[in-house]
Amino acid sequence: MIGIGYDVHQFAENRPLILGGVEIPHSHGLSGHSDADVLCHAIADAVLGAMGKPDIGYYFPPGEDFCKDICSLRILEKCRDLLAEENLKLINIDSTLIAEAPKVLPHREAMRQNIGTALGIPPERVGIKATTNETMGFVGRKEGIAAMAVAQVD
Ligand SMILES: Nc1ccn([C@@H]2O[C@H](COP(=O)(O)O)[C@@H](O)[C@H]2O)c(=O)n1
Ligand SMILES: C[C@@]1(CO)OP(=O)(O)OP(=O)(O)OC[C@H]1O
Repeated sequence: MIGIGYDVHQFAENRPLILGGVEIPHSHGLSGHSDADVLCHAIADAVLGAMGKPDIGYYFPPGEDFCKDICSLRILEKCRDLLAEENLKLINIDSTLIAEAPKVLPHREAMRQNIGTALGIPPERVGIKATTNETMGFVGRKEGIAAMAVAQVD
């Protein structure tokens, strides 16, 4: 079974930029009720989708106190628990970050490590790619970052 996930968060001042559980030095972070880790959110929805489960907001409702500033790696750990409950195996995930800035590829290995550990799969099975939006649209105007992901579950 496969699943797809997509998420977007807006840039904000005075917020850390957390992607794949890695704090990346940048002038702006992302706004959100959680730590706004757009990559982990897209991956969580892909894994949940592959399991035929409801989306991230079902398990981590926006606005709930327990979700305030939550580290989104905890969300991936919840996905790992759900996989175990259903006796399902996560084969791999692949993802793309769409961001005009900053460059994220220098942080790829650290992100793969964090995400793999949280999901219980080797980092080699965590695909992370990045692209700019060639200055077009909200990403191109540096208003935010988008992420998309797919997951395969057996
Ligand atoms: N936020 C980003 C965007 C891109 N990269 C890397 O740069 C390459 C070229 O991106 P283009 O959008 O100009 O094609 C891309 O393949 C990534 O390796 C990045 O690290 N961070
Ligand atoms: C995890 C949650 C919890 O509020 O994070 P948010 O920062 O609100 O991010 P979003 O991707 O808009 O929705 C997912 C939410 O469930």
